[in-house]
Amino acid sequence: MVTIQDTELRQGIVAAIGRAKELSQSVLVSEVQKIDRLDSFHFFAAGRSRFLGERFFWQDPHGTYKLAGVGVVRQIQCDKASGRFVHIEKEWKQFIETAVLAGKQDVPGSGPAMFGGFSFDPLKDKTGLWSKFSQSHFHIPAFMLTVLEDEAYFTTNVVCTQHDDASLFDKISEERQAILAAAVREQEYSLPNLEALREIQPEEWKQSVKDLVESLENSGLKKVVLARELRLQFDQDVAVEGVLQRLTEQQRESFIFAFEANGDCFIGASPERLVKKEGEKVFSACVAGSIPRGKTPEEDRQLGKVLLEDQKNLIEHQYVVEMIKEAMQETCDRVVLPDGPKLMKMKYIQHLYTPVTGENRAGTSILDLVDRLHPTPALGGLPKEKAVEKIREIEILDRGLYASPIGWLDHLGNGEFAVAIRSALIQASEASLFAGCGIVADSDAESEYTETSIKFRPMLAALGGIKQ
Ligand SMILES: C=C(O[C@@H]1C=C(C(=O)O)C=C[C@H]1O)C(=O)O
Ligand SMILES: [Mg+2]
Repeated sequence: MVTIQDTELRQGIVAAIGRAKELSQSVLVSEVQKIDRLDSFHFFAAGRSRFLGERFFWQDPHGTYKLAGVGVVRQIQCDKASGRFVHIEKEWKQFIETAVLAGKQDVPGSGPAMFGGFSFDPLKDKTGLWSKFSQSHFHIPAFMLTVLEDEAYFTTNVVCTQHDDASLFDKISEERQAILAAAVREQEYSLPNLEALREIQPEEWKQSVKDLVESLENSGLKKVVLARELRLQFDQDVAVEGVLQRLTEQQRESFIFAFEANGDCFIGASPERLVKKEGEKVFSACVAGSIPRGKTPEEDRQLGKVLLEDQKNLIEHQYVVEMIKEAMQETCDRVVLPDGPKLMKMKYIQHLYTPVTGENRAGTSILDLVDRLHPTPALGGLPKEKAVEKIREIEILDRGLYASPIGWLDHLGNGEFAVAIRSALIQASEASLFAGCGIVADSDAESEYTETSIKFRPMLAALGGIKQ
Protein backbone atom coordinates (compact mmCIF):
# COMPACT_ATOMS: atom_id res chain seq x y z
CA MET A 1 0.00 0.00 0.00
CA VAL A 2 1.11 3.53 -0.67
CA THR A 3 1.90 5.23 2.60
CA ILE A 4 2.29 8.92 3.17
CA GLN A 5 4.13 10.84 5.86
CA ASP A 6 1.78 13.09 7.75
CA THR A 7 4.00 15.67 9.42
CA GLU A 8 4.23 18.25 6.64
CA LEU A 9 0.48 18.36 6.06
CA ARG A 10 -0.22 18.71 9.79
CA GLN A 11 2.17 21.66 10.04
CA GLY A 12 0.79 23.14 6.82
CA ILE A 13 -2.78 23.04 8.10
CA VAL A 14 -1.78 24.69 11.39
CA ALA A 15 0.06 27.42 9.46
CA ALA A 16 -2.86 27.92 7.04
CA ILE A 17 -5.39 28.24 9.87
CA GLY A 18 -3.12 30.85 11.46
CA ARG A 19 -2.91 32.74 8.19
CA ALA A 20 -6.69 32.46 7.66
CA LYS A 21 -7.22 34.11 11.07
CA GLU A 22 -4.76 36.88 10.28
CA LEU A 23 -6.30 37.62 6.89
CA SER A 24 -9.93 36.83 7.82
CA GLN A 25 -10.25 34.75 4.67
CA SER A 26 -9.86 31.10 3.72
CA VAL A 27 -6.35 29.92 2.89
CA LEU A 28 -5.22 26.97 0.76
CA VAL A 29 -2.63 24.54 2.00
CA SER A 30 -1.09 22.38 -0.70
CA GLU A 31 1.24 19.56 0.19
CA VAL A 32 3.16 17.34 -2.24
CA GLN A 33 4.89 14.06 -1.49
CA LYS A 34 6.75 11.65 -3.70
CA ILE A 35 5.09 8.27 -3.38
CA ASP A 36 5.58 4.75 -4.69
CA ARG A 37 4.27 4.28 -8.19
CA LEU A 38 0.50 4.30 -8.37
CA ASP A 39 -1.62 3.89 -11.49
CA SER A 40 -3.46 7.10 -12.41
CA PHE A 41 -6.47 5.27 -13.85
CA HIS A 42 -6.88 3.18 -10.67
CA PHE A 43 -6.65 6.35 -8.64
CA PHE A 44 -9.36 8.00 -10.76
CA ALA A 45 -11.57 4.91 -10.46
CA ALA A 46 -11.03 4.74 -6.69
CA GLY A 47 -12.56 8.19 -6.45
CA ARG A 48 -15.99 6.86 -7.49
CA SER A 49 -17.38 6.02 -4.07
CA ARG A 50 -16.57 9.35 -2.46
CA PHE A 51 -15.97 11.78 -5.31
CA LEU A 52 -18.19 10.73 -8.23
CA GLY A 53 -18.86 13.80 -10.36
CA GLU A 54 -15.78 15.58 -9.01
CA ARG A 55 -12.96 13.87 -10.88
CA PHE A 56 -10.64 14.55 -13.77
CA PHE A 57 -8.12 12.55 -15.74
CA TRP A 58 -5.37 13.64 -18.10
CA GLN A 59 -2.73 11.73 -19.99
CA ASP A 60 -0.48 12.99 -22.76
CA PRO A 61 0.46 10.87 -25.83
CA HIS A 62 2.22 7.66 -24.75
CA GLY A 63 1.40 8.49 -21.14
CA THR A 64 4.64 10.22 -20.22
CA TYR A 65 2.62 12.67 -18.16
CA LYS A 66 -0.48 11.73 -16.22
CA LEU A 67 -2.72 13.61 -13.84
CA ALA A 68 -5.77 12.42 -11.96
CA GLY A 69 -7.70 14.54 -9.51
CA VAL A 70 -10.57 13.70 -7.18
CA GLY A 71 -12.69 16.00 -5.04
CA VAL A 72 -12.97 19.74 -5.59
CA VAL A 73 -11.67 22.28 -3.05
CA ARG A 74 -12.46 25.24 -5.31
CA GLN A 75 -14.20 25.81 -8.64
CA ILE A 76 -13.16 28.72 -10.80
CA GLN A 77 -15.83 29.57 -13.33
CA CYS A 78 -16.86 32.37 -15.63
CA ASP A 79 -19.86 32.71 -17.91
CA LYS A 80 -18.85 36.09 -19.33
CA ALA A 81 -17.69 36.01 -22.93
CA SER A 82 -15.23 38.87 -23.04
CA GLY A 83 -12.08 38.78 -20.98
CA ARG A 84 -12.76 35.24 -19.79
CA PHE A 85 -9.13 34.08 -19.95
CA VAL A 86 -7.98 37.10 -17.94
CA HIS A 87 -10.82 36.63 -15.46
CA ILE A 88 -9.97 32.96 -14.82
CA GLU A 89 -6.29 33.80 -14.48
CA LYS A 90 -7.03 36.56 -11.97
CA GLU A 91 -9.20 34.33 -9.79
CA TRP A 92 -6.61 31.56 -9.93
CA LYS A 93 -3.78 33.91 -8.92
CA GLN A 94 -5.86 35.32 -6.06
CA PHE A 95 -6.64 31.85 -4.84
CA ILE A 96 -3.01 30.69 -4.72
CA GLU A 97 -1.51 34.00 -3.62
CA THR A 98 -1.92 33.30 0.10
CA ALA A 99 -1.41 29.52 -0.13
CA VAL A 100 0.77 27.63 2.31
CA LEU A 101 2.97 25.23 0.37
CA ALA A 102 4.34 22.14 2.05
CA GLY A 103 6.55 19.28 0.90
CA LYS A 104 8.04 19.09 -2.58
CA GLN A 105 6.95 22.04 -4.71
CA ASP A 106 9.03 21.96 -7.89
CA VAL A 107 7.38 19.15 -9.83
CA PRO A 108 5.38 20.37 -12.86
CA GLY A 109 1.69 19.52 -12.55
CA SER A 110 1.74 19.03 -8.78
CA GLY A 111 0.93 21.24 -5.81
CA PRO A 112 -1.64 23.94 -6.46
CA ALA A 113 -2.95 23.16 -9.95
CA MET A 114 -6.28 23.29 -11.74
CA PHE A 115 -7.93 21.35 -14.52
CA GLY A 116 -10.71 22.41 -16.86
CA GLY A 117 -11.57 24.11 -20.10
CA PHE A 118 -13.04 27.02 -22.03
CA SER A 119 -16.10 26.49 -24.22
CA PHE A 120 -15.54 26.78 -27.96
CA ASP A 121 -17.62 29.92 -28.42
CA PRO A 122 -19.11 31.68 -25.39
CA LEU A 123 -21.35 33.75 -27.67
CA LYS A 124 -23.20 30.75 -29.11
CA ASP A 125 -26.63 30.21 -27.52
CA LYS A 126 -26.25 27.51 -24.92
CA THR A 127 -28.65 24.55 -25.13
CA GLY A 128 -29.57 22.06 -22.40
CA LEU A 129 -26.80 19.76 -23.65
CA TRP A 130 -24.08 21.65 -21.78
CA SER A 131 -26.11 22.83 -18.79
CA LYS A 132 -23.72 21.14 -16.32
CA PHE A 133 -20.68 23.07 -17.52
CA SER A 134 -19.90 26.77 -17.29
CA GLN A 135 -18.43 28.56 -20.31
CA SER A 136 -15.09 28.60 -18.50
CA HIS A 137 -14.87 25.89 -15.90
CA PHE A 138 -11.94 24.80 -13.72
CA HIS A 139 -11.57 22.56 -10.69
CA ILE A 140 -8.84 22.57 -8.06
CA PRO A 141 -8.82 19.00 -6.73
CA ALA A 142 -8.72 17.81 -3.13
CA PHE A 143 -6.35 14.97 -3.98
CA MET A 144 -4.26 14.67 -7.10
CA LEU A 145 -1.86 12.09 -8.45
CA THR A 146 0.85 13.27 -10.83
CA VAL A 147 2.81 10.62 -12.69
CA LEU A 148 5.85 11.84 -14.57
CA GLU A 149 7.56 9.04 -16.49
CA ASP A 150 8.14 6.63 -13.61
CA GLU A 151 7.85 9.02 -10.69
CA ALA A 152 4.64 9.54 -8.77
CA TYR A 153 3.70 12.54 -6.65
CA PHE A 154 0.69 13.02 -4.48
CA THR A 155 -0.87 16.42 -3.81
CA THR A 156 -3.25 17.13 -0.96
CA ASN A 157 -5.14 20.43 -1.11
CA VAL A 158 -7.11 21.72 1.86
CA VAL A 159 -8.90 25.03 2.16
CA CYS A 160 -8.64 26.19 5.78
CA THR A 161 -10.86 28.83 7.34
CA GLN A 162 -10.37 30.89 10.47
CA HIS A 163 -12.92 28.65 12.22
CA ASP A 164 -11.01 25.41 11.63
CA ASP A 165 -8.75 23.77 14.17
CA ALA A 166 -6.01 21.17 13.98
CA SER A 167 -8.57 18.33 14.03
CA LEU A 168 -9.11 19.12 10.32
CA PHE A 169 -5.86 17.30 9.77
CA ASP A 170 -7.27 14.01 11.15
CA LYS A 171 -10.27 14.19 8.83
CA ILE A 172 -8.13 14.86 5.73
CA SER A 173 -5.57 12.28 6.68
CA GLU A 174 -8.26 9.60 7.00
CA GLU A 175 -9.81 10.50 3.63
CA ARG A 176 -6.39 10.40 2.03
CA GLN A 177 -5.53 6.97 3.40
CA ALA A 178 -8.92 5.65 2.26
CA ILE A 179 -8.50 6.80 -1.35
CA LEU A 180 -4.91 5.58 -1.53
CA ALA A 181 -5.90 2.18 -0.18
CA ALA A 182 -8.73 1.88 -2.73
CA ALA A 183 -6.52 3.02 -5.63
CA VAL A 184 -4.45 -0.16 -5.83
CA ARG A 185 -7.35 -2.46 -6.72
CA GLU A 186 -7.34 -3.63 -10.31
CA GLN A 187 -10.64 -4.18 -12.00
CA GLU A 188 -12.19 -4.60 -15.45
CA TYR A 189 -14.99 -2.13 -15.98
CA SER A 190 -17.85 -3.16 -18.19
CA LEU A 191 -19.95 -1.09 -20.55
CA PRO A 192 -23.74 -1.09 -20.83
CA ASN A 193 -25.35 -2.28 -24.07
CA LEU A 194 -25.76 0.18 -26.87
CA GLU A 195 -29.46 0.37 -27.73
CA ALA A 196 -29.66 3.10 -30.33
CA LEU A 197 -27.39 5.27 -32.41
CA ARG A 198 -28.77 8.42 -34.00
CA GLU A 199 -26.97 10.81 -36.31
CA ILE A 200 -28.22 14.34 -35.77
CA GLN A 201 -29.49 15.79 -39.04
CA PRO A 202 -26.88 14.31 -41.39
CA GLU A 203 -28.59 15.51 -44.56
CA GLU A 204 -28.93 19.05 -43.24
CA TRP A 205 -25.27 18.92 -42.29
CA LYS A 206 -24.21 17.91 -45.80
CA GLN A 207 -26.39 20.66 -47.22
CA SER A 208 -24.76 23.20 -44.91
CA VAL A 209 -21.35 22.08 -46.20
CA LYS A 210 -22.51 22.53 -49.81
CA ASP A 211 -23.96 25.98 -49.08
CA LEU A 212 -20.82 26.99 -47.25
CA VAL A 213 -18.53 25.89 -50.09
CA GLU A 214 -20.55 28.01 -52.51
CA SER A 215 -20.55 31.09 -50.32
CA LEU A 216 -17.00 30.77 -49.00
CA GLU A 217 -15.21 33.06 -51.41
CA ASN A 218 -17.87 35.76 -51.45
CA SER A 219 -17.95 35.94 -47.70
CA GLY A 220 -14.19 36.53 -47.50
CA LEU A 221 -13.63 33.18 -45.79
CA LYS A 222 -10.87 30.71 -46.59
CA LYS A 223 -11.78 27.92 -44.22
CA VAL A 224 -14.58 27.09 -41.79
CA VAL A 225 -14.73 23.98 -39.61
CA LEU A 226 -18.20 22.44 -39.40
CA ALA A 227 -19.09 19.80 -36.83
CA ARG A 228 -21.93 17.42 -36.14
CA GLU A 229 -23.25 15.13 -33.43
CA LEU A 230 -23.99 11.46 -32.94
CA ARG A 231 -26.28 10.55 -30.04
CA LEU A 232 -26.04 7.13 -28.38
CA GLN A 233 -28.55 5.51 -26.05
CA PHE A 234 -27.55 2.67 -23.67
CA ASP A 235 -29.63 0.28 -21.61
CA GLN A 236 -28.01 1.55 -18.38
CA ASP A 237 -25.98 4.48 -17.12
CA VAL A 238 -22.50 4.62 -18.63
CA ALA A 239 -19.75 4.29 -16.03
CA VAL A 240 -16.99 6.65 -17.11
CA GLU A 241 -14.36 4.20 -15.84
CA GLY A 242 -15.27 1.65 -18.52
CA VAL A 243 -14.89 4.23 -21.29
CA LEU A 244 -11.70 5.70 -19.89
CA GLN A 245 -10.13 2.27 -19.44
CA ARG A 246 -10.81 1.49 -23.11
CA LEU A 247 -9.44 4.84 -24.27
CA THR A 248 -6.20 4.26 -22.34
CA GLU A 249 -5.89 0.86 -24.03
CA GLN A 250 -6.96 1.87 -27.55
CA GLN A 251 -5.71 5.46 -27.93
CA ARG A 252 -2.19 5.52 -26.50
CA GLU A 253 -1.02 8.10 -29.06
CA SER A 254 -3.65 10.62 -27.93
CA PHE A 255 -4.22 13.13 -25.17
CA ILE A 256 -6.79 11.34 -23.03
CA PHE A 257 -9.01 13.43 -20.83
CA ALA A 258 -12.10 13.12 -18.67
CA PHE A 259 -13.74 15.99 -16.83
CA GLU A 260 -16.71 15.46 -14.54
CA ALA A 261 -19.02 18.29 -13.54
CA ASN A 262 -22.40 18.13 -11.85
CA GLY A 263 -23.12 14.56 -12.95
CA ASP A 264 -22.03 14.74 -16.61
CA CYS A 265 -18.63 13.80 -17.97
CA PHE A 266 -16.79 15.21 -20.95
CA ILE A 267 -14.28 12.68 -22.22
CA GLY A 268 -12.06 12.21 -25.24
CA ALA A 269 -8.88 11.09 -26.94
CA SER A 270 -7.49 13.98 -28.95
CA PRO A 271 -4.47 13.88 -31.26
CA GLU A 272 -4.03 17.62 -31.06
CA ARG A 273 -2.08 19.78 -28.66
CA LEU A 274 -3.11 23.40 -28.49
CA VAL A 275 -0.24 24.53 -26.32
CA LYS A 276 2.15 23.28 -23.69
CA LYS A 277 4.34 25.45 -21.48
CA GLU A 278 7.22 23.91 -19.58
CA GLY A 279 9.23 26.60 -17.88
CA GLU A 280 9.81 29.06 -20.72
CA LYS A 281 9.58 26.44 -23.47
CA VAL A 282 6.39 26.59 -25.53
CA PHE A 283 5.05 23.84 -27.80
CA SER A 284 2.11 23.96 -30.17
CA ALA A 285 0.97 21.77 -33.05
CA CYS A 286 -0.75 22.18 -36.39
CA VAL A 287 -2.94 19.16 -37.09
CA ALA A 288 -5.23 19.43 -40.10
CA GLY A 289 -5.76 17.46 -43.29
CA SER A 290 -6.96 13.87 -43.00
CA ILE A 291 -7.11 10.48 -44.72
CA PRO A 292 -8.08 7.02 -43.41
CA ARG A 293 -5.53 4.40 -42.28
CA GLY A 294 -4.91 1.59 -44.76
CA LYS A 295 -5.98 -1.99 -44.16
CA THR A 296 -2.48 -3.24 -45.00
CA PRO A 297 0.90 -1.56 -44.33
CA GLU A 298 1.28 -1.00 -48.07
CA GLU A 299 -2.14 0.61 -48.49
CA ASP A 300 -1.46 2.69 -45.37
CA ARG A 301 1.83 4.03 -46.81
CA GLN A 302 0.09 4.71 -50.11
CA LEU A 303 -2.69 6.69 -48.42
CA GLY A 304 -0.11 8.64 -46.40
CA LYS A 305 1.69 9.54 -49.60
CA VAL A 306 -1.56 10.70 -51.20
CA LEU A 307 -2.30 12.89 -48.18
CA LEU A 308 1.16 14.49 -48.23
CA GLU A 309 0.63 15.50 -51.87
CA ASP A 310 -3.06 16.40 -51.85
CA GLN A 311 -3.62 20.09 -52.59
CA LYS A 312 -6.96 20.41 -50.79
CA ASN A 313 -5.53 18.93 -47.58
CA LEU A 314 -2.24 20.84 -47.88
CA ILE A 315 -4.18 24.11 -48.12
CA GLU A 316 -6.40 23.13 -45.19
CA HIS A 317 -3.20 22.47 -43.21
CA GLN A 318 -1.29 25.54 -44.37
CA TYR A 319 -3.94 27.92 -43.00
CA VAL A 320 -3.34 26.44 -39.56
CA VAL A 321 0.44 26.70 -39.87
CA GLU A 322 0.30 30.37 -40.85
CA MET A 323 -1.95 31.32 -37.96
CA ILE A 324 -0.12 29.37 -35.24
CA LYS A 325 3.27 30.55 -36.46
CA GLU A 326 2.14 34.16 -36.33
CA ALA A 327 0.52 33.80 -32.88
CA MET A 328 3.64 32.13 -31.49
CA GLN A 329 5.92 34.79 -32.95
CA GLU A 330 3.98 37.48 -31.12
CA THR A 331 4.93 36.04 -27.73
CA CYS A 332 7.91 33.78 -28.30
CA ASP A 333 11.51 34.03 -29.47
CA ARG A 334 13.13 31.42 -31.69
CA VAL A 335 9.94 30.02 -33.18
CA VAL A 336 10.93 26.84 -34.99
CA LEU A 337 8.87 24.69 -37.33
CA PRO A 338 9.74 22.25 -40.14
CA ASP A 339 9.41 23.28 -43.80
CA GLY A 340 6.55 20.93 -44.53
CA PRO A 341 4.10 18.67 -42.69
CA LYS A 342 4.74 15.09 -41.65
CA LEU A 343 2.17 12.36 -41.08
CA MET A 344 0.55 11.78 -37.72
CA LYS A 345 -0.88 8.28 -37.66
CA MET A 346 -3.69 7.60 -35.22
CA LYS A 347 -5.62 4.33 -34.86
CA TYR A 348 -8.29 5.11 -37.46
CA ILE A 349 -7.00 8.18 -39.28
CA GLN A 350 -3.85 9.93 -40.45
CA HIS A 351 -3.32 13.69 -40.36
CA LEU A 352 -0.89 16.25 -41.66
CA TYR A 353 1.15 17.45 -38.71
CA THR A 354 3.53 20.36 -38.14
CA PRO A 355 4.98 20.82 -34.64
CA VAL A 356 5.88 24.37 -33.57
CA THR A 357 8.21 25.31 -30.69
CA GLY A 358 9.33 28.60 -29.22
CA GLU A 359 10.79 30.29 -26.17
CA ASN A 360 8.42 32.35 -24.16
CA ARG A 361 9.18 36.04 -23.80
CA ALA A 362 8.82 37.14 -20.18
CA GLY A 363 5.35 37.55 -18.82
CA THR A 364 3.23 35.46 -21.15
CA SER A 365 1.16 32.97 -19.19
CA ILE A 366 -0.21 29.70 -20.49
CA LEU A 367 -3.74 31.16 -20.37
CA ASP A 368 -2.59 34.12 -22.43
CA LEU A 369 -1.21 31.65 -24.98
CA VAL A 370 -4.51 29.74 -24.98
CA ASP A 371 -6.37 33.01 -25.51
CA ARG A 372 -4.20 33.91 -28.49
CA LEU A 373 -4.34 30.49 -30.11
CA HIS A 374 -7.96 29.48 -29.62
CA PRO A 375 -9.56 28.65 -31.94
CA THR A 376 -6.89 27.83 -34.48
CA PRO A 377 -8.10 27.32 -38.08
CA ALA A 378 -8.03 23.56 -37.33
CA LEU A 379 -11.20 24.02 -35.26
CA GLY A 380 -12.54 27.44 -36.20
CA GLY A 381 -11.35 28.69 -39.55
CA LEU A 382 -9.74 31.60 -41.30
CA PRO A 383 -10.04 34.52 -40.75
CA LYS A 384 -10.66 33.60 -37.13
CA GLU A 385 -13.47 35.96 -36.03
CA LYS A 386 -15.41 35.69 -39.26
CA ALA A 387 -15.18 31.90 -39.22
CA VAL A 388 -16.40 31.66 -35.63
CA GLU A 389 -19.31 33.96 -36.52
CA LYS A 390 -20.17 31.72 -39.46
CA ILE A 391 -20.10 28.61 -37.25
CA ARG A 392 -22.33 30.40 -34.72
CA GLU A 393 -24.75 31.20 -37.50
CA ILE A 394 -24.98 27.94 -39.46
CA GLU A 395 -23.91 25.05 -37.25
CA ILE A 396 -26.79 23.10 -35.67
CA LEU A 397 -24.57 21.72 -32.92
CA ASP A 398 -24.04 23.37 -29.54
CA ARG A 399 -20.28 22.67 -29.31
CA GLY A 400 -19.88 23.45 -25.62
CA LEU A 401 -16.44 22.09 -24.74
CA TYR A 402 -16.04 20.17 -28.00
CA ALA A 403 -13.08 21.57 -30.01
CA SER A 404 -12.21 23.78 -27.06
CA PRO A 405 -9.03 24.10 -25.01
CA ILE A 406 -9.00 21.50 -22.22
CA GLY A 407 -6.13 20.91 -19.83
CA TRP A 408 -4.29 21.94 -16.70
CA LEU A 409 -1.97 24.53 -15.28
CA ASP A 410 0.07 24.68 -12.10
CA HIS A 411 1.23 27.39 -9.68
CA LEU A 412 4.66 27.49 -11.34
CA GLY A 413 3.14 28.59 -14.66
CA ASN A 414 3.50 25.23 -16.40
CA GLY A 415 0.55 23.69 -18.16
CA GLU A 416 -0.82 21.94 -21.19
CA PHE A 417 -4.03 22.26 -23.18
CA ALA A 418 -5.24 19.91 -25.87
CA VAL A 419 -7.96 20.65 -28.37
CA ALA A 420 -10.97 18.68 -27.14
CA ILE A 421 -11.84 16.76 -30.33
CA ARG A 422 -12.59 13.02 -30.73
CA SER A 423 -14.70 13.59 -27.68
CA ALA A 424 -18.06 12.78 -26.12
CA LEU A 425 -20.36 14.10 -23.45
CA ILE A 426 -21.64 11.30 -21.23
CA GLN A 427 -24.98 11.99 -19.58
CA ALA A 428 -26.35 9.06 -17.53
CA SER A 429 -27.43 6.41 -20.10
CA GLU A 430 -26.77 8.64 -23.11
CA ALA A 431 -23.76 10.05 -24.88
CA SER A 432 -23.21 12.71 -27.52
CA LEU A 433 -20.22 12.29 -29.80
CA PHE A 434 -18.80 15.19 -31.79
CA ALA A 435 -16.76 15.43 -34.99
CA GLY A 436 -15.98 18.16 -37.47
CA CYS A 437 -13.80 18.90 -40.47
CA GLY A 438 -12.20 21.80 -42.23
CA ILE A 439 -14.27 23.08 -45.14
CA VAL A 440 -12.28 24.86 -47.85
CA ALA A 441 -13.09 25.95 -51.41
CA ASP A 442 -12.32 22.46 -52.78
CA SER A 443 -14.36 20.54 -50.21
CA ASP A 444 -16.85 17.89 -51.25
CA ALA A 445 -19.79 17.44 -48.86
CA GLU A 446 -19.91 13.66 -49.19
CA SER A 447 -16.20 13.14 -48.44
CA GLU A 448 -16.30 15.61 -45.54
CA TYR A 449 -19.24 13.63 -44.17
CA THR A 450 -17.18 10.42 -44.40
CA GLU A 451 -14.25 12.18 -42.71
CA THR A 452 -16.43 13.09 -39.73
CA SER A 453 -17.71 9.50 -39.55
CA ILE A 454 -14.12 8.29 -39.15
CA LYS A 455 -13.51 10.91 -36.48
CA PHE A 456 -16.38 9.50 -34.39
CA ARG A 457 -14.65 6.14 -34.26
CA PRO A 458 -12.26 6.56 -31.30
CA MET A 459 -15.15 7.43 -28.96
CA LEU A 460 -17.52 4.99 -30.63
CA ALA A 461 -15.03 2.17 -30.06
CA ALA A 462 -14.42 3.17 -26.43
CA LEU A 463 -18.19 3.19 -25.87
CA GLY A 464 -18.59 -0.30 -27.31
CA GLY A 465 -20.17 0.85 -30.58
CA ILE A 466 -17.46 -0.78 -32.77
CA LYS A 467 -16.24 -4.28 -32.19
CA GLN A 468 -12.45 -4.33 -31.75
C1 LIG B 1 -12.46 19.06 -36.07
C2 LIG B 1 -11.88 17.89 -35.93
O1 LIG B 1 -10.61 17.62 -36.37
C3 LIG B 1 -9.81 18.64 -36.94
C4 LIG B 1 -9.99 18.70 -38.40
C5 LIG B 1 -9.18 18.01 -39.27
C6 LIG B 1 -9.47 18.02 -40.74
O2 LIG B 1 -10.49 18.55 -41.17
O3 LIG B 1 -8.69 17.45 -41.52
C7 LIG B 1 -8.07 17.32 -38.79
C8 LIG B 1 -7.71 17.39 -37.48
C9 LIG B 1 -8.39 18.30 -36.55
O4 LIG B 1 -7.69 19.49 -36.47
C10 LIG B 1 -12.55 16.76 -35.22
O5 LIG B 1 -11.94 15.70 -35.08
O6 LIG B 1 -13.70 16.91 -34.79
MG1 LIG C 1 -10.17 17.73 -43.23
